[in-house]
Amino acid sequence: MNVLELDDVRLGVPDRGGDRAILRGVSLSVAPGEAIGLVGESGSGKSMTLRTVLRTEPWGARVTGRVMLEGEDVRRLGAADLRRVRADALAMISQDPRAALNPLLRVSGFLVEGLCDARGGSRQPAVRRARDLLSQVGIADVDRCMDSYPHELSGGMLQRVVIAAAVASSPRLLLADEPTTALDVSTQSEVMAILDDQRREHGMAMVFVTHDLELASAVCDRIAVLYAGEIVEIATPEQLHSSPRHPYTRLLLDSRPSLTTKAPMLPVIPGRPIAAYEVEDRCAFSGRCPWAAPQCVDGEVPLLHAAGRAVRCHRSDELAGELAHPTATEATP
Ligand SMILES: Nc1ncnc2c1ncn2[C@@H]1O[C@H](COP(=O)(O)OP(=O)(O)OP(=O)(O)O)[C@@H](O)[C@H]1O
Repeated sequence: MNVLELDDVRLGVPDRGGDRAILRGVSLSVAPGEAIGLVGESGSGKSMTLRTVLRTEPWGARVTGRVMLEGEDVRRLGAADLRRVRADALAMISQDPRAALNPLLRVSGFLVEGLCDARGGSRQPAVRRARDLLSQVGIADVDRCMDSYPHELSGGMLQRVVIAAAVASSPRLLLADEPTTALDVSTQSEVMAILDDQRREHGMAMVFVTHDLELASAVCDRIAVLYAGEIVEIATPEQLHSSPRHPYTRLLLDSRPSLTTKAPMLPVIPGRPIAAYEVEDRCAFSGRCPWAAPQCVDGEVPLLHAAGRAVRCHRSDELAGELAHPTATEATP
């Protein structure tokens, strides 16, 4: 059984008497222990997808579709069951570790309180377990860390504490929303390595939100590309890099700066990203797509999701067959 299955998840927020679309039918499955990367431009709906799993979407949002976590539809759970699922099956790591910790509690208080809440039992074993978790995430001076308040620790140390707290209850699914974005580059790679290590050691599945396609390729088994509130392509990193199916993915890959060749100008995808609510009857990417044709109607975009219930961009075969594809400048509509 999959740990997580999203089936045609749509989310709209109230706007002037109607609904403003944010997610337009997201379908995704995550197998036990599998890591899925969720990439896409700002505003494409990556975080909102995670929020439908946690049930922390904005107040008044209307969500349809199914969000199955270990066979239970989290959208239908009552308060007590939702608390149980959040404590037991799920963990979340966000961009800003400071937001996850109580500034008035020392690290020991934060971890021990969480462990006692989740597992019950007395304080002493929880303290031992907290110390153990901190050394597992590479904290050298465990005593000092346990005694510190959040403001006394660096962002990298704090993110390690958050990872320790996240794995403490051995959840089956980790939702990681840009967990290293707020850190400097060398700390980023240390924290990412620890997260990846811990995930593998505890056999957790992960949905990893990032803007960084290379990072997603390094740590994920599959990558889902989101555009305007919809997954346009899901593939393994190898497939994605060697034969991207969706024009957006292809242009995204073409836009990466090269470390070895100096380009006079960085390639860009022409036009601007559109929001989910702006999508009309045409394919959401057609306004920016150099291969767009009149028949690119909405609903015919490629969806290669695990369930196999898929259509794919009818342009993709032609795309794959093209010897030379337009550069970003040639592509300007
Ligand atoms: N509380 C809210 N109420 C209404 N709309 C919201 C709210 N939070 C986010 N949105 C809108 O939902 C859309 C998707 O937001 P989301 O945060 O999921 O994007 P994202 O892909 O995670 O972007 P980023 O990479 O910048 O974090 C955006 O258009 C955003 O403006």
